[in-house]
Amino acid sequence: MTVIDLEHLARAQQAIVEAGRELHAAGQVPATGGNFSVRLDDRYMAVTASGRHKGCLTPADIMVTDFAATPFGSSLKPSDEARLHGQLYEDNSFIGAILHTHSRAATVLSRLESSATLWLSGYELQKALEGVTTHEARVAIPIFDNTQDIAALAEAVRTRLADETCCAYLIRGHGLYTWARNMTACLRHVEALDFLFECELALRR
Ligand SMILES: CSCCC(=O)C(=O)COP(=O)(O)O
Ligand SMILES: [Zn+2]
Repeated sequence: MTVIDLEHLARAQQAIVEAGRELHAAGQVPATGGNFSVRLDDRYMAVTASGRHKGCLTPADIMVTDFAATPFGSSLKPSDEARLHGQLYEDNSFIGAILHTHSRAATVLSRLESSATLWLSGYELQKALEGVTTHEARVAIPIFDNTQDIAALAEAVRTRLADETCCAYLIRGHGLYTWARNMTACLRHVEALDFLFECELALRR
C-alpha cells in the first residue's frame, strides 16, 4: 500500500508556493508559464497542477503524481510537462527539486543558439552551479527542440543525459529546466543561469 508522508508533502507544497512567488516576482514565469516539483520518495513527487499562475499558488495547487505523471489521490490535472520532471527523478536519485522557467533570456538565447549545446565559460558566477569550481570550466547546457510531444521529449532527454553531466537544459523558444538536491540550490541555479544567459545575450548583441 502506498503511504505518502503528509508532513513531507506539506513542506514540499510550501517550498513550491514560495518558489512560485519569488520566481514570478523575478520575471521568470510570466502568465501561467513554468512548473515546479519536489521529490517525495523513490516513486512520487509533488508537482504543480496544470494552468496555474505560479505567482499566486496555494498548497491546493500542488498535487502528488508518480514519476509517470499519473495523479495519486487527486482529481487535478498535473502539469502538461510533469513527465519531464518524473524522468529526471527516475534517472537521478540525488535530485530533490526541479524548476522549469520561461524567462525572456532563456527563450531568446535558445533560439539564437542554433546548435544543440549552449556553452558557458569565463564567468565567475558559473560557480553558483553545482559541481562548477572555476570560471575556466566549460559548462554545457543541452538544447532540445521544442515539441508538444512531452513523452518523446522525456525520452530524448533521458538518452542524451545518460552520456552528459549537466545541471540544466533548455527547450528552444520555450524555457529552462534545472534541478538540484533541494529547492534552495535549485532556486540558485535559476538565478545564476538566467544571469549567465543575459550575459551571453549581451555578448552576442
Ligand atoms: C502558457 S505556458 C504553456 C505551457 C508551458 O510551457 C508551461 O510551462 C506551463 O504548463 P503547465 O501545464 O505546467 O501549466
Ligand atoms: Zn513550459
